[in-house]
Amino acid sequence: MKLTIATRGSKLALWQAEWVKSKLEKLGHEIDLKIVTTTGDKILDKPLAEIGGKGLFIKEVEEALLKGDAQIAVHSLKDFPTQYETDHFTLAAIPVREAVEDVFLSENFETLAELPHNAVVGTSSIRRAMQLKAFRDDLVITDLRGNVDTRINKLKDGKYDAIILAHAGVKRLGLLKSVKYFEVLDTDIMIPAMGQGALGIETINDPKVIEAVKPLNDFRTQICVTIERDFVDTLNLGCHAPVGVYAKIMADDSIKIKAALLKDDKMIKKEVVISFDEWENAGKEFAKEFM
Ligand SMILES: NCc1[nH]cc(CCC(=O)O)c1CC(=O)O
Repeated sequence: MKLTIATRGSKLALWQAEWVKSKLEKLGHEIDLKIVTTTGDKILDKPLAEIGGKGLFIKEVEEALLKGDAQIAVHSLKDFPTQYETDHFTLAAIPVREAVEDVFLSENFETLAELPHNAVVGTSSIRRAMQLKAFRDDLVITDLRGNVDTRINKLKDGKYDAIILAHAGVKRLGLLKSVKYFEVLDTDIMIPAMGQGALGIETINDPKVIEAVKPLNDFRTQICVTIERDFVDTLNLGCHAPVGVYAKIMADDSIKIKAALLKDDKMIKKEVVISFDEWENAGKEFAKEFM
C-alpha cells in the first residue's frame, strides 16, 4: 500500500517515523514522510505544564491526517492523550517498548546520589521534580525545555550540574555516549511517565490502513501501556501532570504496577502485583487506591 506518515520535525520524532517507515517497507508498503510543526515545537520559552492543553504535540499532526495529507502518525506514546478523537482516528499499533526508565546525565558527577548539596538539576517535568525532591530535598530543580539534543547541549553549556531525560529518547538518538556520565534511574526512585519508551501509531479510521500497521503491534507492550494509560485517565490527569506509573510483566507472568502522584503537596507512592488475566481492569482499579 502507498502510505504517508505525518511526523514532527524534531530529531527524535524523525527517528521514530523513520523506524516505523522501515518496518512498514519490510512488510511491502511504500512509505513517504510529511513533516509538521506543532504548538509544542513553537513555544520553547515556557514550561510545558504552563502552556497546558492536551496534545501539545498532536493537534497539527492530526490535522494533516484530516486533510488527507497523510494516513499515519507516529507519536511518543507518553505525549499522546488518553482521550483522543476516535471518530476519525485509531491508535492502531503500539510497537515493542524501548527502555522505560529515566536517565541521569552529568558532565561532572557520576550518579544522582553523588550530586553535591544544592546541586542544580534541570528538568521541566513536574513528575521528575516531584520524585527528585522526594529522593533529595536539597536539590535545586530548574526548568529545562527543548528537544532532547537541545537539552543535552544546555547541560554541556554548564547551566546545570545534571539533567534528567527519558532513557529511550537519548538511546534512540545515540546520545548516551556524548555525555560524560549517565545513570539509568531505578524505577523505585523515578517512576516513568505513562507510556514512556513506547510509540503510538495512530491511523485514520480506514480498515486497510489499520490492517497495514497492525503487524507492528506488540501485545505485551500494549497491555502494560493500557494499564498505565487507564490509571492516568481514571484519575483525570494528563501527560504533564505530576504522576508516574509503570506496569511490568514479570517472569512468572504476574504484572507489577507502581505509581506515584502528588496529593495535597505530598507524594503518594504505591505498588501492587496482579495476575496476568486481571490486566483489563487493573489500571482503573489501581487508580481507585489513590482517590
Ligand atoms: N516529553 C518529551 C518526550 N516525549 C518522548 C520523549 C522520549 C522518550 C519516550 O519515547 O518516551 C521525550 C523526551 C524526554 O522526556 O526526555
